[in-house]
Amino acid sequence: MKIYEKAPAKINLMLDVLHKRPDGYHEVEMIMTMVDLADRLEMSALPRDTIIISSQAGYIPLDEKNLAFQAARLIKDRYHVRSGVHIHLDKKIPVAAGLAGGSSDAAATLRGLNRLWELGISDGELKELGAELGSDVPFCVTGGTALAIGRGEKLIPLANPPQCWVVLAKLPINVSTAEVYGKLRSDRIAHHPSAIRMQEAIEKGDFAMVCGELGNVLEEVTLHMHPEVAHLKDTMLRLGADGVLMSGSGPTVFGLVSRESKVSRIYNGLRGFCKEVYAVRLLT
Ligand SMILES: C[C@@](CO)(OP(=O)(O)O)[C@H](O)COP(=O)(O)OP(=O)(O)OC[C@H]1O[C@@H](n2ccc(N)nc2=O)[C@H](O)[C@@H]1O
Ligand SMILES: Nc1ncnc2c1ncn2[C@@H]1O[C@H](COP(=O)(O)OP(=O)(O)O)[C@@H](O)[C@H]1O
Repeated sequence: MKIYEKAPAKINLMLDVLHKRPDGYHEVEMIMTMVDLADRLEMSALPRDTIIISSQAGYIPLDEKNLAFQAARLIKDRYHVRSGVHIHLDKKIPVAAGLAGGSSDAAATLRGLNRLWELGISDGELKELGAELGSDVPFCVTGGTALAIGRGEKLIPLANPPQCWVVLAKLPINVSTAEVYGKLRSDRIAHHPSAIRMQEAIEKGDFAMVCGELGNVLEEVTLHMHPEVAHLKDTMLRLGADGVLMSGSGPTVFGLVSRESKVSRIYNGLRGFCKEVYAVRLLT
C-alpha cells in the first residue's frame, strides 16, 4: 500500500516579534500562506517495525535528524503502531531557506501516516503533534492562510490573499533559524509590521495594500549578516515586482507580481546571477 502527499512551501507575508519568552522562544505575530512549490512524499507500508527515509537530494539528513523521520516516530510511538514505513522525499523546496521545507515534510508525513495506518486522528490533534516537532509544523498541517501567534503554533485561519505570481530567489547562503532569532534584539526593533493592516488588506482583496504591508523584523538580522540579500531585494523591485520581502529567517526573497507579463522579465533578470529562482502561484 502506498500513499502520496504534497508538502508545499510557505512564505511569511508579515512577521513581527513581540518579545523573547522565558523558554527561549520568541512571541511572534506572522501571516503565512502557501505557494505552489512542493516536495512530494511517497509513503510505503513496511511489515517490519522500522522507519526508512530516502531522497534524491544529497544534502538533507536521512536519519533521525530528518523531520519526516521524527514525525513518523512520533505518530508510531503515540498511537502504538507496530508496522513500519518507507518515506521517499522528492525534494523541490530549497533547504534551510525560510520556506519551511522540513516542517512541511513533517506535516505531510503526519497527514499521510494518519491515512496509511487508518488512525482517524483529527486535524486538531495532528497540529498538536506537529507543535512537538517545530513551531511552523502546525501551520503546514492544514496550510491555507493563517495568522500565527505564540511561538507560531497557535493559528487563526484567514481568507486567502488575492491571487498573484510569486517569484522566489535563493542565494547560495545558509541561514540558521536559531542563529537569526538569537541575534535579534527584540527590544530594539525600529519598525513593527502590522498584522491587523495585513489582515485588512487580505480581507479587502487589495493587492496593492498587501504589497504595502509586507514586513519582516528578521530581515534586519539576516541582511546585516548577508548584505547580498538586500541587493537581491533591490534587484527584484527594480525588475518590476510589486512587493518584495525576505521569507521567515531567510535567505529566500519573494516578490509578489500581479501581471503575468512582468514575470518572465523578473525571472530572467534574476537568473543572471542567482541559480535558484522559481516563478509560482499562491496556493489558494
Ligand atoms: C522563522 C520562521 C518563520 O515562519 O520560519 P523559517 O525561517 O524557519 O522557515 C519560524 O518562526 C521558525 O519556525 P521553525 O523552523 O519551525 O522553528 P523551530 O524548529 O520551532 O525552532 C528553531 C529555533 O528557532 C528559534 N525560535 C523559533 C520560533 C520562535 N517563535 N522563536 C524562536 O526563538 C529557537 O531558537 C528554536 O530553537
Ligand atoms: N525533510 C527535510 N527537508 C529539509 N530539511 C530538513 C529535513 N529534515 C531535517 N532538515 C534539516 O532542517 C534544517 C532546516 O531546513 P528547512 O525546513 O528546509 O528550513 P527552514 O526552517 O529555513 O524553512 C536544515 O538544516 C535541514 O538539514
